Amino acid sequence: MSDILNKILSVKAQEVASAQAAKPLHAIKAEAQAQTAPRDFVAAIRNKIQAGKSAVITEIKKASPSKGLLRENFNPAEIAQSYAEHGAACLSVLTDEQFFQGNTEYLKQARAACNLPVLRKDFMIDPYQVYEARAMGADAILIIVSAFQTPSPLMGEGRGEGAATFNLTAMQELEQLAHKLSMAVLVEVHDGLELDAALKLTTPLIGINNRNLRTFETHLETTIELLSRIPSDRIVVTESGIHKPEDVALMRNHNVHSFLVGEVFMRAADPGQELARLFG
Ligand SMILES: O=P(O)(O)OC[C@@H](O)[C@@H](O)c1c[nH]c2ccccc12
Repeated sequence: MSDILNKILSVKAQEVASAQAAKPLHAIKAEAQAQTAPRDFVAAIRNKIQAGKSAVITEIKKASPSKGLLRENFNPAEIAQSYAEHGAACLSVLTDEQFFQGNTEYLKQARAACNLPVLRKDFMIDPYQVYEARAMGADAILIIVSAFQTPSPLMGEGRGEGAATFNLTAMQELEQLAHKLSMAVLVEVHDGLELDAALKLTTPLIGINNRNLRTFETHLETTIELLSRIPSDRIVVTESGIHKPEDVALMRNHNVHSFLVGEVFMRAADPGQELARLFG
């Protein structure tokens, strides 16, 4: 139970409880419904791909549990503008405070500074957070399948083939609510069992995280290995560990044209210029 993801999830459950105590569900619902219509996250990705380009979801992330502080001079509005100028398809903004030094305000600032659709990057476990996402202006949410693993009574901590099951009903509830609020859903997987569960959702956006959220080890082969199992009507988004033009070429040679990239951009003096350099 001591892996990083489990730690994050237990803190998250407490955060949701206290957020809901401070602002009840009916109040956050009203805020979500008062927002103007979301920007079309899926269309932004499709348009880039149809134009023969890479569709890059550029991330705004101040720190991470594995790497610590990534960027000293952290100005979300400036970063968002720079990404938009240099051809990003969408933004991803971390809102988790405890582990990623994210903030709701960062998402609002970034979104106000450009016209790109914005993903709320957080650990979604409860419908309350979906309303919260829309209330802060988000256009898309992330559903991380491994966060919905139900512990098998037959297994210890590890996970062998066939051992894991996932709370599909809970994932579907979040997806349906996001869609009801006109937001897109990026569903994230790291292995074949998670992929089987993800494919039971209806969203076209399948993220393959090259990083294991339990150990934080990152291997680009994770994407390549799962590709053949994904039907052609879904859009594969390769996530994490993309650092070099060769990494981009590897993915594009395997017909993967959508990317979620954070760290290399955060470490660059000008994140947008780094985007142009990496994908140019
Ligand atoms: O910084 P990187 O290695 O380019 O990765 C970006 C993104 O994929 C990563 O931040 C991420 C992917 N899935 C997540 C889930 C939670 C938090 C973070 C993530």
